[in-house]
Amino acid sequence: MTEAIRQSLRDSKAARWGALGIISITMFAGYYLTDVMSPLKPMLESEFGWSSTTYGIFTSAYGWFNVFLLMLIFGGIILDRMGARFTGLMSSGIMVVGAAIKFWAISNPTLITDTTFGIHTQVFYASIGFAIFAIGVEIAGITVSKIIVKWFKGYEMAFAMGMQMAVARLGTMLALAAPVPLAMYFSSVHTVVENGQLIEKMSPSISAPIAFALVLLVIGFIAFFIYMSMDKKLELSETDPNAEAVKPMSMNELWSSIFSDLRQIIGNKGFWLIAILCVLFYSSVFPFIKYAADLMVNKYGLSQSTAGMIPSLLPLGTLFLTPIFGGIYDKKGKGATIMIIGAVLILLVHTIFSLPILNYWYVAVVLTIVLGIALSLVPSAMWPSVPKIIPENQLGTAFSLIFWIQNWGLMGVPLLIGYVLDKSNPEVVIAKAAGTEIPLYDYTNPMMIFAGLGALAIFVGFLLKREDRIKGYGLQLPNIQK
Ligand SMILES: N[C@@H](Cc1c[nH]cn1)C(=O)NCC(=O)O
Repeated sequence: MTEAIRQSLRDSKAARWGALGIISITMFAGYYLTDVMSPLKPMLESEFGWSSTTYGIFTSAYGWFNVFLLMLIFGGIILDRMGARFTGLMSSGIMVVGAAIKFWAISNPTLITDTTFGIHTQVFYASIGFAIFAIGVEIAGITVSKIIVKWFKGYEMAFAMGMQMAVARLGTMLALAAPVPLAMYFSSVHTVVENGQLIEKMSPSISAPIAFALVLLVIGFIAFFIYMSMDKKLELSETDPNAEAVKPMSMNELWSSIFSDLRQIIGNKGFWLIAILCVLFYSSVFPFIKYAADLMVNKYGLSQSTAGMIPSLLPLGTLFLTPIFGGIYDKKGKGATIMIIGAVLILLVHTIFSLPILNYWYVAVVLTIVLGIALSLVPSAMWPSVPKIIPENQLGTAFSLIFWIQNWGLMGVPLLIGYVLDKSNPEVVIAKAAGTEIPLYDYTNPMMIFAGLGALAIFVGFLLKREDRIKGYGLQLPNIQK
């Protein structure tokens, strides 16, 4: 069979989009669990007595194992050596285990009164579960990116990445809109003592939205099994029957190839600029999502039950826009410019959020929609740009290093915001301790931190554009090869 007439399974549009559809289910479930606690922040405070700092600790757990135990980097190395089938199955299994631990902690009221390592035992175990889950969802993220490159290189790659992200963002949207109604629907009546009297109180079921996440994650795990058979078929269709079998590596060769990959990647300036832009940009969006519902209650006067609705508009816009911007990048190029425009929008939105004026819900709606545009622009150009800077056989490692750097921000920024929120609002902390009526949080300082991250992202975006001009990565060029 000659090179010219050999057909790969990826040449079939139905096959590559079918594969994408299946792996998107896994990511949808993962993104739902990632943000499911955001709209529940006020409930966690009123039902379990969490503070903003406690919530910040729990949220920062996302990065604990990925950052300190280097789990993400190991994930990338495993992906480049063991392949997408093994790594995808492993990561979706880890997601299920982490979510199960988190569910157990949140649904176990006996944990509320104790402390472990100086923190609330419930928070401790919920955080451990979330940290384990985060290993899975992050490694699944890089696996899916590499799978898309494998199926779509030379085709509509940015559009495909945008479509996968759109489905994942549906998970984020559901996570912002559904938890409070779900928790209220599964409310139950408890007898509690208040002011020396026994009273019956309706308590929302905070664990119900997490149970739902667990079901979704098990479905995602099963979906990955289905993908595995497609991946096998793809490889078979691309295997040259006349090619010699690849000799397995010795342990020494394996380690030296890992270190040589790492050396080449971290010696690449373009890699660093993308990674820094990534941590700055995502730290001003994902940690913001964790506080967005609470911001709506405290700044815009929304009720707890409706507060998640406005933030859920953020991923809604991205569903359509990420594939559209990805399509523009595929056909017209301008990847670096697209990322800079996204960073400018971040700065604009967070600056307006930080102003102690314009506290009208419709202003929050407009700002959230603009933030959604930014969250469409940057990822649609950022992820398809990585294969232009890094060769395919090092992509798993490169994506994992970028996500590892990003995870420092996803871990540190929510913790910082929770701390700054408590420090800037001592009257709230005092009222909670005294059991008196809790005043509203002032979100000015946290929002200025998010705006500052946006400003830095613009600067790094320009540096990346300059580096692209010097090195000729082709970030401003179209992805589709005519
Ligand atoms: N590393 C992930 C982080 C994340 C947060 N929520 C779910 N995943 C990431 O950056 N993914 C790319 C994206 O744009 O969602």
